[in-house]
Amino acid sequence: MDKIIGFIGCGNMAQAMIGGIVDSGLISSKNIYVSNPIVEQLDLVRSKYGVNITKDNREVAKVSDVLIIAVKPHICDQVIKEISHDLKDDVIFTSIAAGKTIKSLEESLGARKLKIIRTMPNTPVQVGEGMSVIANNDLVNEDDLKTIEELFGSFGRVEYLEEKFFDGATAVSGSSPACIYILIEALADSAVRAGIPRDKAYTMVAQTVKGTAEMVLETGIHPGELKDKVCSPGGTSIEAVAVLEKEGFRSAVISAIKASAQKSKELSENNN
Ligand SMILES: NC(=O)C1=CN([C@@H]2O[C@H](COP(=O)(O)OP(=O)(O)OC[C@H]3O[C@@H](n4cnc5c(N)ncnc54)[C@H](OP(=O)(O)O)[C@@H]3O)[C@@H](O)[C@H]2O)C=CC1
Ligand SMILES: O=C(O)[C@@H]1CCC=N1
Repeated sequence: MDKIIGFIGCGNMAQAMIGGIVDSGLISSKNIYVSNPIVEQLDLVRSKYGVNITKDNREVAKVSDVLIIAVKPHICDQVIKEISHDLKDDVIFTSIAAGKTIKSLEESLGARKLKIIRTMPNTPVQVGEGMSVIANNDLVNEDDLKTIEELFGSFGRVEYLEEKFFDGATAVSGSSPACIYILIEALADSAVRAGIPRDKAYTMVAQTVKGTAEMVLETGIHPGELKDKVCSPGGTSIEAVAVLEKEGFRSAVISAIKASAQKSKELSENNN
């Protein structure tokens, strides 16, 4: 792709996205620009991926065809005001900030009427297996959507979703990797308890989680039916299922995601 991609903020999520984009080969690292106040993070992405770095957000804003705001939600407004006059007229202005609505981004941009993409990716973008949900304002055209789809598609799957669903999407695909890692840790601890060496435990568990997810994506079979196929009558799996149901596993997951979506809603109310 022959576009300049800029990142404002070089934290966990920007680093994951830069890694995903560069590894995919879609964009040359010399076409990626990143700004951040702390130079250590910048040095890290330059040495790892060969991207252009600067402490000056405005420098990134001036050159970017797609500008990605990757700072914490409460900092967005001040950063947008700082760079708004430097942005190109036809920039695709993209935010990954949780809870930051398109309307509030438009307000922060003031007189600048720009194409806006609101997206919620997740950290697995770093290994090309991300999930990004996307919404846009009316100024975004078909070609822009193709650009965004290609960019975000370079490191995982892309789904367009009406913006009213973003609190749920933020919880389900943005935040839920944290829950899956806890599940992986718990399964690995159980393997260690059963005497399996820890390094082998992580491999066994992670591959099992990956394969299980692939089964859902590739077969399209309902997860309940796939679960039934694992549980031999009177066998080992149904014993595990019975304990999870008794301990309220489903209910705990549903409550966790509800709390996460609620927090996204609160961020919207406080930062917009
Ligand atoms: N982590 C995740 O899984 C996901 C995060 N997001 C969203 O991505 C955004 C970033 O999150 P995350 O990467 O986790 O957070 P981080 O804190 O890791 O990254 C934010 C980065 O922004 C930098 N920063 C702070 N102030 C400025 C400024 N004025 N100008 C430029 N850069 C600045 C920070 O530097 P310093 O450390 O020096 O303050 C830091 O490097 C958030 O809005 C979050 O909602 C979205 C999807 C998933
Ligand atoms: O925890 C957070 O707020 C960010 C947004 C989604 C994932 N991480």
